[in-house]
Amino acid sequence: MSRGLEIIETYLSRVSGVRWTDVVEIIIISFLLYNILVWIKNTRAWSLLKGILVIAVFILIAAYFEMNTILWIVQNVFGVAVTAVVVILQPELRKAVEELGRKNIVSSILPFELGKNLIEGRFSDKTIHEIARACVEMGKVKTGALIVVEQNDSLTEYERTGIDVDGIVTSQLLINIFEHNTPLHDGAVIVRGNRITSATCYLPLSDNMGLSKELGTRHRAGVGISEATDSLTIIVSEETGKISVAYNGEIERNLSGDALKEKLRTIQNKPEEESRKRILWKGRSKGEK
Ligand SMILES: Nc1ncnc2c1ncn2[C@@H]1O[C@H](COP(=O)(O)OP(=O)(O)OP(=O)(O)O)[C@@H](O)[C@H]1O
Repeated sequence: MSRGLEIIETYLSRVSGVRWTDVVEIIIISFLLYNILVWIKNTRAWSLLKGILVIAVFILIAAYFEMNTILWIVQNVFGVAVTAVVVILQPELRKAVEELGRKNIVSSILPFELGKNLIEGRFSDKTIHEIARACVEMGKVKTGALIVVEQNDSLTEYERTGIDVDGIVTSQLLINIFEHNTPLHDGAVIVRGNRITSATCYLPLSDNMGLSKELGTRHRAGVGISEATDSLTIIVSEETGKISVAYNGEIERNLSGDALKEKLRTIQNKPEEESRKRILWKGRSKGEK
């Protein structure tokens, strides 16, 4: 191993004087920078960053035209401004640090955990079963429901409009949330993986003129979020009890429980039987060691 590193280092230093630790450093910094940018994009920091860029352009113009009073003010305000940014973003920063603490980075790197995730796909069969069961039950008694299932596009900005739930998806929990005249029944529930992350979320309404006039705001909100993101949304009508699914800006109406399960399976991203076996085998042989 060390011989290999020596060879790489000699080669790199011969080429440009770069050590292998410099390469590792670049990789670490790129990783951190990427994660910070993703965090900025998913939080209020994004609008703040755009605001800061506008101010920066204004300061550059002031510097170019030597507007000394403005530059003097900027110089004196800079320290306060940094503190103000930290104060403004305090909830987001706190959440980010808490998430870092909650995430088991080591276990996500371990092949066993990776295998578990791949076997289950984006969410488990149990989650599919629970969602379908809840929707069928709610349909029978005409309880309106709006459930958004996250895929690759983050739903964090919509989550923020609701109330944190963070509970495992079960039909009982879903039915309870959408029960009439309860504090969480209004708005949408967001599902990430096997967990309900939040309830009472506000979704963007679709302005698609082609949607049937008999569809109200619940259905329009379901279609709206499917236009804005790659999520799949399930809508149970309070009027008719019928189940609909919105995906890719289109709505499919009057689905049975089985048809709904099939729709959810298409976004589950479960590996083929062959790779399943390979993962299971890998996990077992690791355990046997
Ligand atoms: N933008 C939105 N984001 C999330 N939920 C919404 C939004 N707009 C409406 N809703 C939900 O839809 C409910 C109103 O549904 P409305 O009767 O207007 O729709 P609908 O499509 O006719 O559905 P239903 O067939 O159930 O009556 C609200 O009480 C609220 O829970």
